[in-house]
Amino acid sequence: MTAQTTNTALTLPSPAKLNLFLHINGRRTDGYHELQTVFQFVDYGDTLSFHLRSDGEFTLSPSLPGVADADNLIIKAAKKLQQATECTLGADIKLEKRLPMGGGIGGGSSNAATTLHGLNQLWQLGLSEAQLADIGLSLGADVPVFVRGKAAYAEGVGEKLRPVTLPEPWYVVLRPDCHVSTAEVFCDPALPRNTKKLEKLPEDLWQLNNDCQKLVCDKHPAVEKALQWLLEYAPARMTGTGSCVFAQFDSQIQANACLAAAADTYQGFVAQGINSSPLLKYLNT
Ligand SMILES: C[C@@](CO)(OP(=O)(O)O)[C@H](O)COP(=O)(O)OP(=O)(O)OC[C@H]1O[C@@H](n2ccc(N)nc2=O)[C@H](O)[C@@H]1O
Ligand SMILES: Nc1ncnc2c1ncn2[C@@H]1O[C@H](COP(=O)(O)OP(=O)(O)O)[C@@H](O)[C@H]1O
Repeated sequence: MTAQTTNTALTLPSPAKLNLFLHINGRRTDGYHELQTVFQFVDYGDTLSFHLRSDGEFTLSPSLPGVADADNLIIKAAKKLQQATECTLGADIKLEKRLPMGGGIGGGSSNAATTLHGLNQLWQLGLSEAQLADIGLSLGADVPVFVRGKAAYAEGVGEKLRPVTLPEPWYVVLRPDCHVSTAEVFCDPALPRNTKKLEKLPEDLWQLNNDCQKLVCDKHPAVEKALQWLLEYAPARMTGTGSCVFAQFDSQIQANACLAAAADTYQGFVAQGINSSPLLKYLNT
């Protein structure tokens, strides 16, 4: 991922995340779920470029298929920040989309976080990371971890974050040919919602589960099939509410060999797990 900065333009990375495990511990009265998860970033993602406008307007190019610009988390984040700070500036925003959408790898949330950081810098607002994370949370439960940019043990709805230092292995991430809606998974009566809260993270996160995985696999055979395919190679699991599944490898060579074998059947990518988001590297903080 490359990035560049001038006073009127800025290019920043927008990485994906994986949920190394995901426990659902209960449901709050507002319908949101209490969860425990570990987020790790991968060195693969989208790129966003921001060009300053003085008229307070926003453009996004290209638009995402099936997502009206007004519903795009990039534009929503830009408008939220503009309103919160009463800023009169705007931006032309370019998006290079590489991340599959709706796959549980957080592309939309990551785009929102990169937009908050990018415009904070371009407009010289001087908001703190904590202020940006607060604005981010109003856009989605996953946005704060991308704003903070540190691999984290998360609780609450995903916003109570404790940085963790994890091994940085290689992953193969496969995108089964189906769409899984996060809201639908959380509305399903069959979702297990009472996993006992962990007091302490175990050393080996593969001992833990993704509580959404069985439900999603039962409803979407394509997810089950991709998972079983990966399990022939390495420990594998679903990320978030799916549909993407990932397997862990010690080396890039092993991961590439697995992806090459998958290429006829699945779309996917190889990436390294990283504890610090590439976004942080390019910010003047
Ligand atoms: C559960 C995770 C794990 O990473 O799933 P993925 O989206 O990554 O698959 C995320 O926290 C999702 O975060 P995000 O995708 O930002 O969720 P939001 O837009 O805030 O919420 C989407 C819908 O999911 C449900 N939701 C989300 C988070 C949560 N802790 N409890 C919930 O019940 C709500 O019903 C909400 O309507
Ligand atoms: N910039 C964006 N990138 C991806 N999806 C977006 C974006 N803005 C809005 N969306 C909407 O959010 C949904 C979830 O997107 P995404 O964050 O990629 O998945 P997930 O939450 O499963 O990780 C998409 O299906 C799409 O309708």
